[in-house]
Amino acid sequence: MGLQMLWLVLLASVAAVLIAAPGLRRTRPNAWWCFIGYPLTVVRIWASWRRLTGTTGLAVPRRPARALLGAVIVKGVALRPVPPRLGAPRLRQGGLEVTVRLHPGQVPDEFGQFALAFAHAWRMHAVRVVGDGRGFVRLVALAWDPLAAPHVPRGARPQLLRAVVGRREDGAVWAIDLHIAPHWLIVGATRSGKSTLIAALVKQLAPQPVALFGIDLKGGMELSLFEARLSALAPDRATARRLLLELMAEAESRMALCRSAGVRAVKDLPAKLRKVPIVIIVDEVAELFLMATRDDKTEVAEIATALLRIAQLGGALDVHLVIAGQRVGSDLGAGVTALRAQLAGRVCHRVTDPGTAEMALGDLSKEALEAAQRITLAEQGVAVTFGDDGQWTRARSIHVTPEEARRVALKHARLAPAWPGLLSVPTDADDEGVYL
Ligand SMILES: Nc1ncnc2c1ncn2[C@@H]1O[C@H](COP(=O)(O)OP(=O)(O)OP(=O)(O)O)[C@@H](O)[C@H]1O
Repeated sequence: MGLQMLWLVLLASVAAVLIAAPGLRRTRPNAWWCFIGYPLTVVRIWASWRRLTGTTGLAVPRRPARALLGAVIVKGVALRPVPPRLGAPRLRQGGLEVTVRLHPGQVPDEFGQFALAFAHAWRMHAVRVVGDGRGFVRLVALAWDPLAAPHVPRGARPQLLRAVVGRREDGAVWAIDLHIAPHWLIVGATRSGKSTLIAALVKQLAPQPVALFGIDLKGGMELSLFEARLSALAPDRATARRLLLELMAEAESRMALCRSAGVRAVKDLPAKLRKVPIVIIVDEVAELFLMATRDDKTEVAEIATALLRIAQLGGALDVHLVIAGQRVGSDLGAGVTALRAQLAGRVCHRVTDPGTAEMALGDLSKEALEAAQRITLAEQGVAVTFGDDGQWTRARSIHVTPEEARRVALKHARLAPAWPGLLSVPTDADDEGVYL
């Protein structure tokens, strides 16, 4: 009787879990994955491994395909080929990973071509093959599309000049790290998600001791959301020219300071001489380079020189550029191509003009360029970018609304260092916020 009761309770629990599972998956996907999805997938992986590696040819026969039988050579397909040894699947947020030991003669690429077969067999959204140790591959399986609704993980420790702006396709966070790539180029057609990405970037930089400058030649429409946190905002080309010349002078004075202190970078200066990092955000770069009259030509030349000089000097001097535009082609002039070469960080959203995608990714990876050209109209915020490992990946920024951007900027307005130049200076900057 006791045993029967136990069976009944067990069956009732299994039935309850099966009934509740779809609802739990919708409302609490992480909990569903931990308690239901992950154990089921582990069973599926173990149950399917032998067959899966057999049909894909990844299992290798222990015996050679020919053998000597008396005086006769016998050829054939060995029975029961041995699958590569599978480690224990480890739980990750929204997925799992498992290490596989390669048979002698196997390389990670052989597994890479069957990533889709693994994903189907295990009912996963995607499986990625990472060959990060000699003799092993790591299979990283994702339970759902991490780009569907990316968010910044709670409790992530903030680091100076590093902004977690979204998620990558492999489930890892997408970070714009100005220490690793000091300058960034962000391109994309209209409504592709550039401003949202900039908003995510500013949201992360706003609480940091960083001076933010905006150049927004759409009349300040986009960057004015953050005006409270900006040390200066240039809404037209004449003001942008003045600001860039001042910031170029600042970069040059930092260079002189480093030289006199005998160091190679601002970060190596003694604490009392150290300078606040500067991030200059340019929205719609094409407007800076357009020429209609002869006077424009001089202004454009000065702007192009200042941007290039800042880009060349800036990394070690903690003066960073984040340049965004819908159309960034070589037709804008030689200055743009020279500038592109200095912008190591690249982000390419959906583009309508092949020249712009080519400008952003063409010099780095043909596959990345093709992936960017496949981004559809519906995939707002999705972009192709490069990780710290130099590999390209698809990624999507978090969705920061204009109201949220304005709120964050106001909250951290006192951190905007006063800019002593010609441009608008936030009125409520107090001593605590002045770093320059
Ligand atoms: N990461 C995202 N997640 C969800 N929706 C997004 C995301 N990024 C952008 N969008 C949607 O796409 C719309 C357009 O985005 P955004 O204004 O950033 O594009 P844009 O490239 O800056 O356009 P424009 O060049 O015309 O200013 C936004 O209003 C938002 O609804």
